[in-house]
Amino acid sequence: MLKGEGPGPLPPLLQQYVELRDRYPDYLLLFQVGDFYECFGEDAERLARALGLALTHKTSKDFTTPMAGIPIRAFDAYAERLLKLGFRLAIADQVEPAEEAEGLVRREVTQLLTPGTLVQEALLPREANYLAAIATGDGWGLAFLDVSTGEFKGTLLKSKSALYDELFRHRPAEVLLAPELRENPTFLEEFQKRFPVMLSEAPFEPVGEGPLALRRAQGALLAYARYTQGEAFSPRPFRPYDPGAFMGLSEATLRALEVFEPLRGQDTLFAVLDETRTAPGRRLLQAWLRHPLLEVGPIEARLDRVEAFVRDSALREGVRRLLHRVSDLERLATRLELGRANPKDLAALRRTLAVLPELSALLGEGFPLPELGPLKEELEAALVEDPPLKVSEGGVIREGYDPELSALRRAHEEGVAYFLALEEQERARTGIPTLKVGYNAVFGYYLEVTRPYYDRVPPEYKPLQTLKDRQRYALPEMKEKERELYRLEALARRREEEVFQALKERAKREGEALREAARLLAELDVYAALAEVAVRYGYVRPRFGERLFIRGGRHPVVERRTAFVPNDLEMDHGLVLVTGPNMAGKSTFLRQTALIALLAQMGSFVPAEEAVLPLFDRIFTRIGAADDLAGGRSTFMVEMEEVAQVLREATEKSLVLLDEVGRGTSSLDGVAIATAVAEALHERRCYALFATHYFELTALNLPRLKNLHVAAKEEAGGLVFYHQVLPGPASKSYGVEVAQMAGLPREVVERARALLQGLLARREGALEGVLERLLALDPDRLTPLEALKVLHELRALALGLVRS
Ligand SMILES: Nc1ncnc2c1ncn2[C@@H]1O[C@H](COP(=O)(O)OP(=O)(O)OP(=O)(O)O)[C@@H](O)[C@H]1O
Repeated sequence: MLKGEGPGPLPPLLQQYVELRDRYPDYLLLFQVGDFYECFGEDAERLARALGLALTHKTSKDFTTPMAGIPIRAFDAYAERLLKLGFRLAIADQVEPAEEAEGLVRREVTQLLTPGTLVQEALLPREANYLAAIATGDGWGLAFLDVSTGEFKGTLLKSKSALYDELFRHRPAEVLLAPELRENPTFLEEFQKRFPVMLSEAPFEPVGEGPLALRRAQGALLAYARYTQGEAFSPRPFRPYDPGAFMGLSEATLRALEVFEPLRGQDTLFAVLDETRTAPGRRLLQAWLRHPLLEVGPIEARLDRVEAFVRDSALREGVRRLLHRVSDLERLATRLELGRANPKDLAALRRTLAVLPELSALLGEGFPLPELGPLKEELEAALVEDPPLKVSEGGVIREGYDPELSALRRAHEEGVAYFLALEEQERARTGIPTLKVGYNAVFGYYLEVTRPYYDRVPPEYKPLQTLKDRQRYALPEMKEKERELYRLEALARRREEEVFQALKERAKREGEALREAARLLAELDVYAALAEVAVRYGYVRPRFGERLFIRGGRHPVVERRTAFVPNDLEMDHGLVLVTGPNMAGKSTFLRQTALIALLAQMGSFVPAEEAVLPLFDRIFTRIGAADDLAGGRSTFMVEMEEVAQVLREATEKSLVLLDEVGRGTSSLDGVAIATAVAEALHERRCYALFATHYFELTALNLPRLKNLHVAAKEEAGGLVFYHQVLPGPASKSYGVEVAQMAGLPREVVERARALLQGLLARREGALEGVLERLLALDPDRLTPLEALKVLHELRALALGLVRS
């Protein structure tokens, strides 16, 4: 049914619309009518509301319905907005020229667009664009497909938290949930809070090999991709991967370290590193950041490449300049495989292939790129300099490339020449000096005579049209010539399409080599970018060893916006306690250590004067108040869950950052928890950095514990921060001073200072009481009963001490 009014049946155009629309119930059907994509009825109202468009009405003799549309030339911009707003789009195009149609123009759905299955360059983000599928069974099966590049991979995860971490690393644009998850309201609610992405449906029929949950996820991705891209769609071979083969980075860690997303609108690590010049390079850099390596061999191999570019500035600059001219071969290869490449794509391919030999010449034998010379030459011979977007516009194939096309074009030109000559010829023959040959869409070619010469019109002129002061005529042979011209035009267009099709096939045959070239170009781009960053900001090549040693380490992001004080850190398996006033730079120090480790293991130089690092299997972080208000857990609850995970899963090779654990509860519970956690971490023999305000911790007597503090000094004007990390614990917490600097009212600061002094005095008094009582004892003379009594007494004193 279509919303509308009127007694009559639906007019044929609307019937065709409803038929197509009903085939895609989850999609918004955009229906081509000439230069517009239109919606009718309820969908017109939705479209108008979503985009703020004017709603009009389509009215025929006895039926009227709401109508709204978008101009086709502005399609990309509108489509992007609609996809962001959560629409899936079905595009129904006119599939025959209106002139050739008998009756209603034929229309078909030529494209289905959803956020996770895009291949249209204009609509895609420059990042990888993943569609994900999740199924359960013998674990959590998680598979990813990037339709735009054909990348297809997946893994089986043991826990839901591992699933969330892996999803967060990839940030899919659209997710397919298996029925058992989709129909579980608790899961669904939790999932949508964490990942507010489009959820779509697909059959979860298992395909491929491996665990059932993973096969089902794979099957769903394939089914959905084939539904949206056509049955011919086939991705790259499925690649099972093991997240355990890479450094573990949880969602909390990626967030806390601001790798991809800033916490408070500042820059990210990725933004600092992204000196890539191509989209595939950018995607690869992201993939490396998401998946730092665990083995020294491959890491050193990457570092060697980066170093070569660091050492040779001319090479680096030359390569980066050439990369500017390279287009996104990876996505281009996919569009070729899907048969969706347009003339501009092939021109971009030609330009990119022309760069390859230049790059090879620069790089020498160390970095062999595929040749692809013959394809380049073919494209150069076949394509005009700047082809239009669509073959149907004509003028894509270079003159002289295809003899048949040339012959058709020649014949067409002759036909046109006949009409050009006709004017002269007929003027001479009839003696009408103002006679003209004209053309319009209704009558085609005509001869036009103005009123003063009507009497000279010869009898064989067939009248077509009478205007105020002129008449239009045709000669019988003109109609024949005209039909011939149309025929030649259609033939030439068809031939041009055939030639273009063959050219695409030719390019498609090189698919594998193109993908190989794409992969190498992306790597080259990343190496050159990392080298550029290293040179620009003064990074060094890291080395790997058991003991951690960083001299002059810096925070790569913070140093971009402030004059930064470099700091050293030396540690082994064990616990480093970092104390110091608020704002001194404890968090920054912790984070920079993790960022340096992450950079090193992805194969990058690091912001330091010297760095020797263990190979970490995982970075755990418990930093800052990452309140989970949406998830309904309190700050303290989130904190404790994260700490629990660290204690469960940290190994001797893990780097653990804990920032002020225990803060979210009463100070007594807080100290107790922090102490117990510190002891347990120490026991794990991981590499743990623990920033805290609890001085009690600095007195812990543990063999592998080391105290550091961030220096600050009280001066007349207030507290001065040096941001310098020094050995030993801090002497004082300066909480009240920082509060004062933050602008707390003077009377409140004074009151706090007085209270603090009182508390300290009481604490000292109580301590003295305990000591006195203890020293006065002679344990050898106490009866068991007396001893018990003294114990109770001491405990009461001690309780007073902790509570003060
Ligand atoms: N090494 C450094 N050189 C220069 N500025 C720094 C340095 N370290 C930190 N800062 C600056 O000092 C400010 C406070 O740093 P940070 O948040 O690390 O302090 P903190 O000790 O963890 O504070 P709190 O205990 O309140 O969380 C930051 O804004 C940062 O820009």
